[in-house]
Amino acid sequence: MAKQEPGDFPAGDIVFLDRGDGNSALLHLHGATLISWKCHSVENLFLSSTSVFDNKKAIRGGVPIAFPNFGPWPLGPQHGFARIKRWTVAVPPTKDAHGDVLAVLTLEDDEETRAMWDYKFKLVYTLVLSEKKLVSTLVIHNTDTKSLGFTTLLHTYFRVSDIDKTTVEGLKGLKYIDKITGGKDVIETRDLVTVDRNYDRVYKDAPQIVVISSGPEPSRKIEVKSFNFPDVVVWNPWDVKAKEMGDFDDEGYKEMVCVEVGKVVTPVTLTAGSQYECSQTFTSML
Ligand SMILES: O=P(O)(O)OC[C@H]1O[C@H](O)[C@H](O)[C@@H](O)[C@@H]1O
Repeated sequence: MAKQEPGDFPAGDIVFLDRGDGNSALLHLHGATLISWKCHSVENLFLSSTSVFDNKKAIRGGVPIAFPNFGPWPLGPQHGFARIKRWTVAVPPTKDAHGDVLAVLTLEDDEETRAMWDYKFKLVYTLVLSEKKLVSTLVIHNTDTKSLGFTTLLHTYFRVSDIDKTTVEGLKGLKYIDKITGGKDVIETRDLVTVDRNYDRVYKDAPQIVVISSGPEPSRKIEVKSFNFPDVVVWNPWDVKAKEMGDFDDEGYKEMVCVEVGKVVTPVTLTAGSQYECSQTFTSML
């Protein structure tokens, strides 16, 4: 079983946002990785049952944060260090008058990050949970006296009932890079993108809204609305790659699709003292 309940972890390792009505979100401080988002008790995120929780390896599933680099990185680990650093709770889960819950986590440079990437920075990750909705906002502050450059992405693993019946809407007409086949940009011609093999595609200049619909029992239809994340990666390892990964369920590829909003094609340059805000909002449409 995937560990997606608060009781699966020491209390000091997690942040639990709970509306008390079946809408909840669970974050692990390792990487500030969101590992569960439930709407009316239905889990919407995929987490591998073989994910390792050793506070070292990246968590396999949920929403790992790629920063300051998406993809292979000559200066450090793939997808950067944010997903494997311990984040700090700046504001613990706090309920407002409507029952909505807010929490804020932060990550700042330290000796280890500066040894890889010699910049001072602060990341502020704010989650606001309401009924059938979760807003995740990442603000990247350059706290250094020099400019810095980065790419970033929220690597969301959506849980689906049946990958064969899953569609991603909103990508038609976009150019994408197919990282599996390489080569030139391809134009997406489908209204509804389906995944039937190892997919690793970077869609460029996507609209702000994409919708993931999964198969029945339970049916899910999740709208992802992004801000300042112009690119969308669609990834599924499929059978062979799933087996090759030690921390991925062999059959898990049938129950997930990664739809990852990011700023990855063109890096951001932040001058000293400036900041970049980006966000994704999940809304359950059912
Ligand atoms: O195994 P990870 O480092 O978590 O990366 C998992 C995947 O992340 C993204 O979707 C990339 O586009 C893929 O190329 C990569 O395989």
